[in-house]
Amino acid sequence: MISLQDITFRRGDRQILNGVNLQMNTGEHWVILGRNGCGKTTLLEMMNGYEFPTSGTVDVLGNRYGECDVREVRKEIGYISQSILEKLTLRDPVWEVVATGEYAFLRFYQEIDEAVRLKALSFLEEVGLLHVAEQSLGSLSQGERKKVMLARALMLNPKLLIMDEPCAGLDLYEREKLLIDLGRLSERDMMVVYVTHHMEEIIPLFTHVALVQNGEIVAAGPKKEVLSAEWLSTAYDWPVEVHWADDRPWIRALSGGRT
Ligand SMILES: Nc1ncnc2c1ncn2[C@@H]1O[C@H](COP(=O)(O)OP(=O)(O)OP(=O)(O)O)[C@@H](O)[C@H]1O
Repeated sequence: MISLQDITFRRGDRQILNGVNLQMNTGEHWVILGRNGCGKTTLLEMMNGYEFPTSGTVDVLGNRYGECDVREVRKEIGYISQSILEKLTLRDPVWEVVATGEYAFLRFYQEIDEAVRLKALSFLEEVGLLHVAEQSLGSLSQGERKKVMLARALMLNPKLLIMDEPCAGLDLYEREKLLIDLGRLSERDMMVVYVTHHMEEIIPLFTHVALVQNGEIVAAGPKKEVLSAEWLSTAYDWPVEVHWADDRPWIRALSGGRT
């Protein structure tokens, strides 16, 4: 489904990614973890075809970037990120924001098909937001806006859903509500790739984890193998303990880390 082979990526003098190999297969859902600036978002942008590697190959959904029409591949990819949320228009009604997902537009400048409107409403119902369909996006809470992004991303029934810190800035209640919706994605024929800084967001949906450190993959594989105290302490440069509860990892940072 996604294969990154020998990826390097330079920006000016800086080596952002270095020798990245990552194979994500059908039936797996991945979380990418690592310290600030280690290259997680850059990896997501590569999977979306928004960035191209300096060397190496990127294959997504059977297409090799550089040898295919990336815009066509993107129709099969849902992307949820703060940068996309910021591009949406806050005064637009919520249902219309969701409906734009059908065409991968950011805004409508023409009449919207009734069938598309009904589809948008059904996705809003799925995420429990039908009651705010006519309100403006700007009137919603941060958590509700993230759910609108999810409904919008699902409009095209993507084969791949990429999420960059969707729970950032959410309180515990909003986070858990969003995670419940994300958990339901297991019923869909879709791969999820998810970046976060908070390991308790690794709900049972997720099967695999990749740990990134300074632009390199230090560990990648089934989550129970990768989310060990040893690997996490290495990737975060801080001693930690991992406790599993409700099939989710909970991390305790130990005193005595580097300052
Ligand atoms: N437009 C840019 N120009 C130059 N350097 C950049 C640019 N965008 C990102 N970088 C650098 O690339 C490195 C990787 O950035 P990236 O956003 O992929 O990290 P990240 O792991 O997602 O970080 P965070 O967890 O803080 O979001 C960082 O050191 C960052 O400073």
